[in-house]
Amino acid sequence: MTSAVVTEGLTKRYGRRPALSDCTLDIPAGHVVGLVGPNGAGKSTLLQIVCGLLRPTAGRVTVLGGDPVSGSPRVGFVAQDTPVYAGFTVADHLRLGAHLNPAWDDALARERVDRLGLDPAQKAGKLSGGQRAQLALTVAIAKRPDLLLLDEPVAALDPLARREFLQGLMEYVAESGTSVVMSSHLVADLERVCDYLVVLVRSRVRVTGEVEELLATHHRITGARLDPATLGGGRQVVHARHTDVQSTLVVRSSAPIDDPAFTVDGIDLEDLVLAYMSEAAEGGRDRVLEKQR
Ligand SMILES: Nc1ncnc2c1ncn2[C@@H]1O[C@H](COP(=O)(O)OP(=O)(O)OP(=O)(O)O)[C@@H](O)[C@H]1O
Repeated sequence: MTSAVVTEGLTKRYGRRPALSDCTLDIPAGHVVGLVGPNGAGKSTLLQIVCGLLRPTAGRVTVLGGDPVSGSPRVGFVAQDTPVYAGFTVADHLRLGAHLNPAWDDALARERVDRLGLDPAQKAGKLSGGQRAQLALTVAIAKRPDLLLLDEPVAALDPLARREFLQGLMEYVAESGTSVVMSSHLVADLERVCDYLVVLVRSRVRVTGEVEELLATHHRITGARLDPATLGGGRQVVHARHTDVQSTLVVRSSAPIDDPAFTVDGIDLEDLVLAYMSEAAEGGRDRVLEKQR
């Protein structure tokens, strides 16, 4: 299977402070990838390196089989602050997109603008935050990119607009086969659309893989209080919580856990992500993941 993004020992430092540390990933093409982690984990840094806006301090990165290229027509990028040209109208943005991108799909762009109810004559600086995000996404997908990078694309959207945005994204991906890497704190949203997950915590990759496989191999086990180090059996303890008499562990194990000493339950994506992030959250320095339900 071809890869959309491959990194090897990718590292980015600002002075002595690491933003990404020794990040090794192989993200297969054709997936919708959720990039999750606490504030400051390195998600934007990774996306900016992949789209060629930032150069790494060390390590290697390959994007669609080559070096990252800033402004590549093959890569659509919507940055966290959904930059638009405030003095340009919506129609100007489409004209600019058409001018800069050889594979520009003008019919797709116009149809989206129409469906979203954006006035082509409206200056982008007068749009709401959510409308700006929709315009930025429209420009990114009308490029017909092979890889779409979205940095918290739904953060500014109301719940209905968020749902419509994700629905539109899924329809576009199903029709185009574009690979997508999307960062978000809203894991319930990611659960609806992503089939591949990357969790970054404090500049490092904590876990990565296909969502289905991750959910099948992570379990919550509850039983009499125990020392997680004694669990054994090839089971990796991701997170442990104890009362005086009881332990609740999130463990990774490819073999089924068939032990009468424990109650074993499956976990959802949000619980899985929180288990990997909990060390950071318990440190009290990071915003606790927003729970949407
Ligand atoms: N231009 C910069 N100069 C110095 N430090 C930076 C710069 N950009 C990012 N950092 C630092 O790099 C680390 C990673 O930041 P990054 O923006 O990649 O995190 P993030 O996971 O996207 O966070 P968030 O969820 O808050 O958007 C943070 O510690 C941040 O302070």
